[in-house]
Amino acid sequence: MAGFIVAIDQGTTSTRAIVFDETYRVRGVGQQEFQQHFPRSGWVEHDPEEIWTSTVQTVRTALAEALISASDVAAIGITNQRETAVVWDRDTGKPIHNAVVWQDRRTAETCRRLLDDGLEALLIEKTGLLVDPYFSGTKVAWILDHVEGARARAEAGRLAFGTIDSFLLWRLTGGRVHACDATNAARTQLYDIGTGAWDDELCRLIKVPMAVLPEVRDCDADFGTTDPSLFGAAIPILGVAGDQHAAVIGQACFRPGMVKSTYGTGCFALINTGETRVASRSRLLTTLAYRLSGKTTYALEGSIFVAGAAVQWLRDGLGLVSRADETGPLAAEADEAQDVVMVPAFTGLGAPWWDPDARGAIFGLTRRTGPKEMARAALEAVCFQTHDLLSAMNRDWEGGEPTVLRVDGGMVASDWTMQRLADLLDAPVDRPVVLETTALGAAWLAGHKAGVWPDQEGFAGSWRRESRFEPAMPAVERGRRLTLWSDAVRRTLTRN
Ligand SMILES: Nc1ncnc2c1ncn2[C@@H]1O[C@H](COP(=O)(O)OP(=O)(O)O)[C@@H](O)[C@H]1O
Ligand SMILES: O=P(O)(O)OC[C@H](O)CO
Repeated sequence: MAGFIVAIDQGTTSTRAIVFDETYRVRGVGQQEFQQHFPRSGWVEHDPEEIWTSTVQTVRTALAEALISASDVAAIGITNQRETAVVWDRDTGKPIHNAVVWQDRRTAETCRRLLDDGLEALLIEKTGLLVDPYFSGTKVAWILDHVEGARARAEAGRLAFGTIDSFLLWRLTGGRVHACDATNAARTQLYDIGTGAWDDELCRLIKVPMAVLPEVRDCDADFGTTDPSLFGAAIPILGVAGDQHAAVIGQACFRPGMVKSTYGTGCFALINTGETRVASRSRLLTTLAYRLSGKTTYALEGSIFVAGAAVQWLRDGLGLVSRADETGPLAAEADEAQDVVMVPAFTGLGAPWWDPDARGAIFGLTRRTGPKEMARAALEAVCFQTHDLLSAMNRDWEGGEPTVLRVDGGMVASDWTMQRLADLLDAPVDRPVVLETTALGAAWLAGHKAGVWPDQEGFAGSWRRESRFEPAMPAVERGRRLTLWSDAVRRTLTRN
């Protein structure tokens, strides 16, 4: 029976493949972490071959765990870490450089030049994005300028660029499809979110030849079929969305004003603004929520570069814990009298500060500070940053204050963090039953297109809450902590 849907969730730290049945139940999971490369301060790279191998292996594992074969799968949906740029040779399919990851700051100087040339307003107007190394365009230009002969080969049409969705589509279809979806295109700074097309002026300014660009399709388009040699049968690929957009779908945030926040390596909060393209006054990004059957739904987004990455640093960098889930219980035992505040600007600060040169700082250390206070500071930093994002969103969005935040991603497994989040936001936080929301969103795109899953309304009706965290912190304490945080950020910024 071909009623199963496979979601491929290619994240920053791991690749997951999940088999869902017709009732959205998870029947099989494959997951593999892969290596993070930090060649210099502020640089982050991935090996695209490792991403590819982990994708094939996790799909095979998920199928085996679900006790099904490829011919039982109605469709695949792909979701991915966004902005990360890969350039490959169209003839060999081989990448010409490691993937330059979204967190990578190597193009900060290029961005400064774009700002000095007075191009910020034009770039915001067309793309909805601010000028920052976060986005793919300047990363692609960097690769073309630093790999010998690459620019000439790109101009001659011999190289292809893609965000991770695009690279996986190319490989999965055996080099037959060079495409991406509109949400991924919207994160390159080369794509006009008003016209819904690549923009030649942007490509000229950022120095990316249009010959390298993929074709842009709807999130629920036909993206071809997998090469039968990979999984034993050809499987249609019927859905693609950047991971944060897939999470908007998976959280069923289909109505304007609904907000979700995803806590993985970074944290990304998106509010659905419907057909209205809201221009931010608070340095948030205007982006697509999704594009379904030719119809664009917009969103405002706040992006934080370090969320779970701070937990990973406690584990792998400092060795304070051996597992991520030890941080919450540790934080719960921290000395309340110590005001230790961490600004985890390991790779600069994102929204609403946009300071690529800032680096992390810890304030309030004393001789009594230990692992407990450090764990609390790392987890609390994520909550403080979400507070800043949602405050900015409330200023920008005139459709009324969102009352509840829907959360997902690896970090929301931590009850302590979710309670502290509700406390600092002074608003309830809802954690859904299905925590694999991103994968579920990609699966819905594919499942609906394949005719196996219901429409938006039917799907939204199946969203279930697992827990609600209600705010409980006294207002005075909340205010005091928020002041400590804003003071710490002010002292960390390089652009005061
Ligand atoms: N119980 C936990 N408490 C705190 N952080 C956690 C917990 N479980 C996972 N994490 C963090 O969540 C992140 C993984 O989330 P995930 O959504 O898989 O991220 P990504 O898609 O970016 O790879 C890691 O950075 C990890 O440190
Ligand atoms: O891999 P995640 O879940 O941290 O998400 C990465 C984002 O898409 C980057 O913009």
